[in-house]
Amino acid sequence: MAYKFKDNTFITDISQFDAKGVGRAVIHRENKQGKGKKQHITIPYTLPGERVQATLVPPYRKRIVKLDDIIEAHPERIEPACPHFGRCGGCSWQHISYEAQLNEKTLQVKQLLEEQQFDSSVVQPIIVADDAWHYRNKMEFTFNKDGELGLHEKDNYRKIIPLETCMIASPEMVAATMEVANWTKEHQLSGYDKETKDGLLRHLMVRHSQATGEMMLALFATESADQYSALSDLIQRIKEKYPYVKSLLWLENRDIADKVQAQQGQILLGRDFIYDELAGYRYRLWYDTFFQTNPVQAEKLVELALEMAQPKGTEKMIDLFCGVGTFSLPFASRVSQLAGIEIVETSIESAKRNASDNGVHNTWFLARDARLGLMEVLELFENPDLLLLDPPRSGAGGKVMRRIARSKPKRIVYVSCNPKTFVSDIKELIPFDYHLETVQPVDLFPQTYHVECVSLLQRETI
Ligand SMILES: C[S@@+](CC[C@H](N)C(=O)[O-])C[C@H]1O[C@@H](n2cnc3c(N)ncnc32)[C@H](O)[C@@H]1O
Repeated sequence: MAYKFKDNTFITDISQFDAKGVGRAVIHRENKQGKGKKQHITIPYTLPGERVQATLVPPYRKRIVKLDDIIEAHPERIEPACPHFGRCGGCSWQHISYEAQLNEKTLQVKQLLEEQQFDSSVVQPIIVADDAWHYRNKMEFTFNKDGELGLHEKDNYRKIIPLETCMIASPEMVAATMEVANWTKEHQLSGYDKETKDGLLRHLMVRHSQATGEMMLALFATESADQYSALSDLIQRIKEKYPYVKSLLWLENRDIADKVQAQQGQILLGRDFIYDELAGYRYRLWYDTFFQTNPVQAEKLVELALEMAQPKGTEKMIDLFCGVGTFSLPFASRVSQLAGIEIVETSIESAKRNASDNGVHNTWFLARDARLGLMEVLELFENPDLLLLDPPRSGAGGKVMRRIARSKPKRIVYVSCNPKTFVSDIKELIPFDYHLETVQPVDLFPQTYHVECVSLLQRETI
């Protein structure tokens, strides 16, 4: 139901979530000629079933809406725990009880499958996170031009909110981050100004392995460390108070692009990597290594994938979009041969090193685009028995999915971080006689709308 409104302020009912977990509504506006016009809008921090007052803010063509008041609240609405909620760009579901977040994620997967005529009864109840807070093992904070360390403001990439806490990072990560923030302030070091391109400090990356306890602190700056005597104070403070920091890095980024990247750097303390563990395997993580950001839950993904694939030790297997080998290594010891394909060369280098560090010798890793890599591996393997794919949010795409289908693996395990692209990808398999056996949602990212799924597809004919 929609209401007529006076000026740009209106009262409306939220009908559903959009794909990013933001409440949707329909309003009626009048154009200059007094003609009624229906408009679809989204209102941040609202839930389906709520009645709210909101205001359209200029520029109106962008349909940006500010929530003024909640007239009828959803029973599962709760007080957000973090002081940065609403301003910080992360954790946009903190106002929803954890129970309701879980229900909503399962529902979202079921609805997307039903929309494409899949049987949604194959969707299992979501696997809950062991800890709905403090789960992230990596955070990237940004310095503002005054040298304050913080997080990007929601919808305003140029504005940095000075950090008080971060409730999805570990307390150790927050403590070490605050130490760096205080050190910067005390030594009056400048932050990088994105407008004038002046200033020293750009980003702080923090990685923390809960399995090994090791932490990395990487400072990204526009100049070399040599001329900054303040660094000896930082090194001393970290040594004394944070013995678990095994890697303190100074990385130079002189590029105009405001990415967390470096052209060169130096080790201030310890080594240039930290150790992490996942599913019984040890990984070396450099500052630029992609690694699952919630390893406790990611371990469950690996267990599920193994359970669904049921390897017997004789299979030829492909791990498509393999990254540093998170799935490849646990699978390799349970199949005959495994080929991993991944586009990022440094990840493939890591995957090779991780395999040899862990005594895994039946893997072959290839740095290629998925489609080309598949062609190469298929020449060698002919038909693989097993294929696992874990593509980025954009999915694998029709061409890759059809190529997979034509290679006829008996079982396909699809690990997905985006149910929308997952559904459109698996639709491609149906004409090739594949059947969707089971879909297991897993909560990897509590307090956000994101949902991960591990699914099994089986070929009906031999
Ligand atoms: C969701 S991650 C999964 C990584 C790995 N399975 C893991 O668990 O660590 C997706 C991976 O796909 C890789 N990727 C993205 N586009 C690709 C492409 N066109 N071809 C091959 N790999 C690609 C990314 O670099 C990334 O490592």
